[in-house]
Amino acid sequence: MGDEDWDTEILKPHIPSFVPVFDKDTFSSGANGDAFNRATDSSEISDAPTRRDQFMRSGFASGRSLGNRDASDQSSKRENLSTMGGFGPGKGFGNRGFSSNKFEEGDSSGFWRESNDFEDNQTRSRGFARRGGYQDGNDSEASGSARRGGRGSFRGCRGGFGLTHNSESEREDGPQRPGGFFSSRRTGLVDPAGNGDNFRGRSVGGRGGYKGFNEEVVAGSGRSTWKSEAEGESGDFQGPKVTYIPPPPPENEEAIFAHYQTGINFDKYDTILVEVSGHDAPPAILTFEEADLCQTLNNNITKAGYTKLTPVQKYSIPIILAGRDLMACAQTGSGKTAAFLLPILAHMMRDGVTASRFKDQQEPECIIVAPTRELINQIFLEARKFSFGTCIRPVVIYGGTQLGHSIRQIMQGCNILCATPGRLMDIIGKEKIGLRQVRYLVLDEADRMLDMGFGPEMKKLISFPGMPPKDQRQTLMFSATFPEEIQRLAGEFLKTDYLFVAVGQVGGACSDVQQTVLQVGQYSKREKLVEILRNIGEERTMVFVETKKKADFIATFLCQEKISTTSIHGDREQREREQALGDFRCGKCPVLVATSVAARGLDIENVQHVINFDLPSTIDEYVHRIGRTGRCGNIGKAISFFDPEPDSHLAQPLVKVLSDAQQDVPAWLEEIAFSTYVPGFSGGTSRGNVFASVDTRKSYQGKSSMNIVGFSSAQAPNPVDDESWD
Ligand SMILES: Nc1ncnc2c1ncn2[C@@H]1O[C@H](COP(=O)(O)OP(=O)(O)OP(=O)(O)O)[C@@H](O)[C@H]1O
Repeated sequence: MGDEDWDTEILKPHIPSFVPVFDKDTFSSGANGDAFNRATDSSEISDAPTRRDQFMRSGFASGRSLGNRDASDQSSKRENLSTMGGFGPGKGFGNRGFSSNKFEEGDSSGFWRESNDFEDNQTRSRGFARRGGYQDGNDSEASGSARRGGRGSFRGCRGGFGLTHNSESEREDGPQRPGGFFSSRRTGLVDPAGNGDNFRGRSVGGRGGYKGFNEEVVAGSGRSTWKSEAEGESGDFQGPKVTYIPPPPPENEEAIFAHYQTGINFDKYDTILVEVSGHDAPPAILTFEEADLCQTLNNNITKAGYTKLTPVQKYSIPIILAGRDLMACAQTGSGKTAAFLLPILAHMMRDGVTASRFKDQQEPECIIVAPTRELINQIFLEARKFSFGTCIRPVVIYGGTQLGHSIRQIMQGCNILCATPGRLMDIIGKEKIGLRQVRYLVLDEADRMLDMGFGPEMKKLISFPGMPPKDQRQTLMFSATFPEEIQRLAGEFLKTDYLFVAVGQVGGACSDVQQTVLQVGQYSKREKLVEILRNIGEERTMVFVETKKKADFIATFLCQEKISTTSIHGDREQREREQALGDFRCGKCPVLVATSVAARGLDIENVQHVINFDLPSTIDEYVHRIGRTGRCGNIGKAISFFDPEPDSHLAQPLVKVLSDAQQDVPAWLEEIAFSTYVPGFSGGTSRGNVFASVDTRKSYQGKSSMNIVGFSSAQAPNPVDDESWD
């Protein structure tokens, strides 16, 4: 559900929405008579066979015959979770979270009812903001600075979410902030209640917000909302300065090389089909020894616990070592980070790259960009691990931290610069780094880095004075998803003879994740969530929601239900984000409620469950989210709440993702997919987010101009030159 809907749901005089919906249809898997009956509606019957034929031919059906299906039977198979429990009358969060004049006790569904018929957007924003944050009762009193900041973080369970902007869905870090511009700025208003607080938007610290277990809330987020971080932190924007300095990374060897075990399915990677397309691809390697890396790198690989290459590593390492540009697509958690770091480090070692602090301007040989702060930090830690004992110095810089700190880190010597786009452009603009020596440009989560959010920033980067043109640098792109239109955009960054490696189905979900889709109406979601979490117990679980305010709200709600929960989203200060992640990683808070800011790349040990409380708007995002579990051969489980109203556009791609990953497809989901079937659909959503099954160049180039080879990664043959595309 988009943020817009969420606001509407809460704030508009929309009485029917508040009628408790407790019949079985709303939250059972497959029992939704509505969805099923739609297809048997007389008007649908006439064209049903044709459409069904098309649907089946399109490959989206899971293999069962729609005609023979017994919906209730199918649903009961999938529905093994009790619908008992949860909370009844009087336990509605609304009563506690919104007890002042705007909200009243919810109905028996636990949802809240609106008491005012109308309120303009500003008032709405303020209404949330002034309630400020929830602080768990175990926490010490919020700091004075928090209160000074007007964020309203106070002790007790008044709860709720203090975000001041509305109609803004969660976006990730970086330059797409314009989405929050107006909503945030207008909140620089005085509290009508006369308490003297300034109701400030995210950009000036007016976040309010939930305070998780033992989390410290500090004043002055200083995160620029409406400009890029670069602008915000370079002085144009008169918000509070960002003072957060992240803790230094661990120094001791044991911590640097700490890793989790590969799972029982690690060896199954060998059976995955790999396609390499493009001319003259070097042969894959089967072992680390074949990569012929230097001794220090080999030692580090051993200390990291790597004994065997994953498929994406088998193919990418020789390609990068051969100096070729690469676009690589492989399932989540399958080792893409090492696939680019190891060969880059090998080249740098070969070239005798060493860091020097005696320079006015640092000139990194490698720049790695990723869409979120936590992800780039994780990549940095991997780079630090593999470069251990060498003279190569990786540095990480990202928004939400003190700019001076980033500059100091760089000035101590920088060979591999790991950066989020906003901070990178800021530092480049300040001439703290020069781009002349860049030999490797890596876009991790490349489809995200090239989409409308970050694409313009990336274009600026490659056209920045001093940046070597594409034929004088190596450009490497990695992701688990590569929509066709993004592949086309990527051409601008890559040499024309780049190679494309596809491990398994491009855009496919990791097959080690057991996926379950439950049909749950919006008013039943919280109850279902609590029920599932109680069954799960202490196992680490990520709960994804669609908006920042909902993340706060659900985290608060779960804390009230005595489920240790923390949250991460773009409106939390960086310090809080890192603490939340730390608490989740170490198991102190086994539940992390997150927006899509945590959907990509994060590699957290032992995440056994992902719950999509809200489904994302695109199927690619779904694939990334559920990929937080089931990593590196381990098994994971993903449960998604499918609410037919906002999610029907996802039915088709969801059926495809499920069936491609050999998962059960609920009958009701097939039915919805069938009833919303779009002829010619190739696996994406109606919003233009389309799976690519292969390298998209095949659509544009003649058979003879491109080579492709498909094989299982264990065989690893040399690419066959005259293999045709089709
Ligand atoms: N060859 C290997 N042997 C053992 N462990 C490995 C190997 N390669 C990677 N790993 C580990 O697997 C985990 C997942 O790797 P990584 O984060 O690089 O996956 P990814 O493909 O980038 O995932 P995502 O698509 O979610 O970003 C990491 O903990 C990493 O250290």
